[in-house]
Amino acid sequence: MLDISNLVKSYPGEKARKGGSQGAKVFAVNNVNLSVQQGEMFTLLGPSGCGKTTTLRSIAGLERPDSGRIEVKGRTLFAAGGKAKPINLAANRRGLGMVFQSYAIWPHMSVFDNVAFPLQVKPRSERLSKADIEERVQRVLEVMELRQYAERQATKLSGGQQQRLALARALVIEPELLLLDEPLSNLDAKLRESLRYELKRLQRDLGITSIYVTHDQIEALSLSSNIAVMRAGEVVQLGKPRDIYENPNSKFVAEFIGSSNFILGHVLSQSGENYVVNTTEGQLHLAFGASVPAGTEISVSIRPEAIQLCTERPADLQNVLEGTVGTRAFLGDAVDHLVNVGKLEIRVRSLPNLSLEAGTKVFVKLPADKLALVPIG
Ligand SMILES: Nc1ncnc2c1ncn2[C@@H]1O[C@H](COP(=O)(O)OP(=O)(O)OP(=O)(O)O)[C@@H](O)[C@H]1O
Repeated sequence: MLDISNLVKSYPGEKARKGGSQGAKVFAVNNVNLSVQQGEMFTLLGPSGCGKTTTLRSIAGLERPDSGRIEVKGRTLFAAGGKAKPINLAANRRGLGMVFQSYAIWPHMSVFDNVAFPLQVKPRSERLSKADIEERVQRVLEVMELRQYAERQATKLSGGQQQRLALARALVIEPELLLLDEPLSNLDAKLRESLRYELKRLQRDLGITSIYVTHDQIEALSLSSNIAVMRAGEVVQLGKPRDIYENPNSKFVAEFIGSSNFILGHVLSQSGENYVVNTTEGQLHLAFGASVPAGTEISVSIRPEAIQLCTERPADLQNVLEGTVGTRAFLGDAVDHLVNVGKLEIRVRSLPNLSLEAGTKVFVKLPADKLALVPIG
């Protein structure tokens, strides 16, 4: 549905911006390739400054990329040119809906007028009749559960309602693609969670294709059909939320999405998907999809909630490490224990019915199918 190829967007370096000679350019987006299918909720996830917003603004037509190509349903929105004539469709001709972090609703207008406005300013040839506009606006207000507020001034809505209004205004033009830039980040935690579910429901019911920008991993994991993790202008991993969570391809991804334990070692042997890794704390057996040759220095990673914590020595001692509880933290729906194993500190997340005092001798079991191999560094 959306195809982005070799997208590059740079900004002049600091010196050049201050009027000096050209400093090193900042590559906000550095050769990004993405393909989004019809009906997907596709998320760009990454830390501040990784280029998510610049990618989204390039799709929207609010930034002019240096090079690359952007197509929606085979329609070229941007093409840098080369031998052919460059194409750069104006933002208002791209037929895209956009919702930003700041709701950007029109304060002096009623809820109804806010939603009707994008239809009223369409070019004359595409404009709907007054009755059709009325009908379309009411339908969108209904979906966003705002119908009862239609005549109210937009600023007299709560934060969550204002954000729903911003969504209604983006949806009313029935966009081919909906671009969402951190639309929930201004809301408090509770509202954010409820709107997250609402967005998911809406996206599924209406079958809208959306690109969602966020630095919030929970939002990304819970909402997305696919996630592109970005770092320094590049996509470093792309996949389904569960795949990325369970098989991060780098320490950066493992640490950015949730927390992980890392144990240094080198690959002792490999037989198909079965590995034996010699680590600082003894041998670990694991199953891993990608091929890593024997001898490679590597980190074994495991999520805190994938580890089993036992006070009795398990019968099967494969992948069992012995340690002592250092610290515990009650998190409401879970308890974290930091367990000292040799020189390592291993974080284990358990259900709240397991709560062990500091100093307790424990065994940590690392299930072979929950261990992943990630490059060092
Ligand atoms: N107009 C600009 N002029 C110069 N540099 C810019 C400009 N806009 C963005 N950048 C730089 O490009 C890089 C990517 O910025 P971008 O806003 O795309 O990141 P982001 O991942 O969306 O971050 P955030 O989550 O903080 O919004 C950053 O280093 C940023 O400082």
